[in-house]
Amino acid sequence: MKQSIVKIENLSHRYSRDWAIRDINFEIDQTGILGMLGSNGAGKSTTMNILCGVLNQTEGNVYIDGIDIRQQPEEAKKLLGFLPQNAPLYLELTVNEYLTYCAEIRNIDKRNIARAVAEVMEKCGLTHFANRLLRNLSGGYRQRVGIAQAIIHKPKLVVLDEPTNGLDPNQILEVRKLIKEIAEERAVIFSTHILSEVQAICRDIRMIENGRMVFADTMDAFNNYIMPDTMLVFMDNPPPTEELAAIPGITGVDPLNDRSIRLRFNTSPDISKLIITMSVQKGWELKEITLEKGSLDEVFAQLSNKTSNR
Ligand SMILES: Nc1ncnc2c1ncn2[C@@H]1O[C@H](COP(=O)(O)OP(=O)(O)OP(=O)(O)O)[C@@H](O)[C@H]1O
Repeated sequence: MKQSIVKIENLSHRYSRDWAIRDINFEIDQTGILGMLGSNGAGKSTTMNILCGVLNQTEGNVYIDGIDIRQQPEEAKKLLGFLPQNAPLYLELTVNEYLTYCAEIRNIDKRNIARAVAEVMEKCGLTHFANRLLRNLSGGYRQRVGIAQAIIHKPKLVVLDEPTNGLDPNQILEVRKLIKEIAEERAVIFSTHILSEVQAICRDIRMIENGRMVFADTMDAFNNYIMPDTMLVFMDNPPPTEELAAIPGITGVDPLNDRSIRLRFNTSPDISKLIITMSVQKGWELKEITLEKGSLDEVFAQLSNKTSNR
């Protein structure tokens, strides 16, 4: 089996008195996108900054492709590219000048710099803007430049902290497409507090809350986890509660008022189709049916409880 590109063991950090992260463990495959999800202040940036060698951890170990980042920071950093939350762009430089500068500080051989810059501009769709000042680029293109600087030295691991923050919907789609392409040949860690971002492009998910890892699995497993298990129905002529409770798969019936009822179920959400059919057959006059997916806050709360109960 190939060695993991990232291995984090019992990672904990405190800035002063309180722990910002506590006992984080995970490993990452050599390619693909891992989503790091957590609400504001959960501990994502702390974890990323330690992972990228910007911050020294209080406890625990981080290995990049088997290299301990604390023991051999220079070697480990050669293998990774980082786009921090606020990318350090020099707005008075052109795209070409800025990426050339980034190539130099990444110690790319002088003879290869022009080619590396041309290649990365091509990959990130920046060639047309080579001579444009960064200050005159849109937010989406600035973000592309931020991503370009993170991959110019062809690292095995790219860490992107909230890369789609502040972009409009079209720009978000374009940046997502670029990230997917980048992840075909390397590992990408994508940090965000927006669940739908992770659902859109990540194969695996790690969820941090209050400094602790509360979920670590595939995106498919996560989607199953947050599958809805209640629906809200609105009927002009609802049947007696017992009749609804007798439907196979319905595990609870909570009338909210004369016409609104919350139904709990333990089968697939497709049970809503059965309710619609029955309503037509039996004249319940169903007007509205809504599956109630847990909000991210609820999912966090549920997962946190699960973890602390373990
Ligand atoms: N330099 C610092 N000094 C003291 N405490 C800090 C510092 N940076 C972060 N913290 C605290 O550590 C905890 C984790 O913060 P962190 O920035 O890692 O979270 P985050 O998940 O990245 O949130 P956000 O998305 O808002 O950046 C928070 O309680 C935060 O207040």
